[in-house]
Amino acid sequence: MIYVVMGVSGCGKTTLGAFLSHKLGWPLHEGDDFHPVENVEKMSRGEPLTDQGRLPWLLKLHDIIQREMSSGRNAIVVCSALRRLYGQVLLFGSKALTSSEPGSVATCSLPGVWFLFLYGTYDMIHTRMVARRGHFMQPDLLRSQFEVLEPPAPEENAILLDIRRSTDDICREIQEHLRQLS
Ligand SMILES: Nc1ncnc2c1ncn2[C@@H]1O[C@H](COP(=O)(O)OP(=O)(O)O)[C@@H](O)[C@H]1O
Ligand SMILES: O=C(O)[C@H](O)[C@@H](O)[C@H](O)[C@H](O)COP(=O)(O)O
Repeated sequence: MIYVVMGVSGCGKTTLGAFLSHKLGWPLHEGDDFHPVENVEKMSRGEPLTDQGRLPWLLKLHDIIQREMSSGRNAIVVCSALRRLYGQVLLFGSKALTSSEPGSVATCSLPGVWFLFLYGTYDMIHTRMVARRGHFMQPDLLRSQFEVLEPPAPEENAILLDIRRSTDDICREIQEHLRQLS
């Protein structure tokens, strides 16, 4: 089983990913650690990434998911996966790019991979980003993150999680999800 923790910058992906990894004893792959240096520099300057800039990063994370799945391991992957297409690249790699018509992304899910979508309002997330220290991501970029975001629907193997709840509470819901699957 792979859980992909997703949502806009500042929604709590890293926090929940680390917490879940500790609770479940599953390895954590933090998306921020796999950005090419140019991407980090760009975001630090307050410039949003483009599809082109995100693609190599998403393909790296796809390789990790593939590797974990083929070795039969459980894992947690943290990745904003803002657009439907990005989620498809995480699941299917470059095949997702050739199989979709521009502007219309057919979504397919992959058994064993679940998206944990953290959602909340712009104001709540912006406040948390401003309070967060030592992170390269500029709070001003949050507007563009919301513009790009395509929230997943539950039928896309997504669990929708309200970030007004505590991390502990959100984690309990995921553990309940795991229990129901087994
Ligand atoms: N459930 C929560 N309740 C309150 N604050 C939270 C919660 N989850 C995360 N935070 C705080 O919000 C900020 C952004 O969280 P972070 O995990 O860095 O988000 P992301 O990885 O999505 O950018 C951090 O300062 C973190 O401590
Ligand atoms: O534009 C994107 O696709 C995302 O912003 C992605 O690049 C990631 O979310 C950043 O690394 C910011 O880091 P946080 O999400 O941890 O704030």
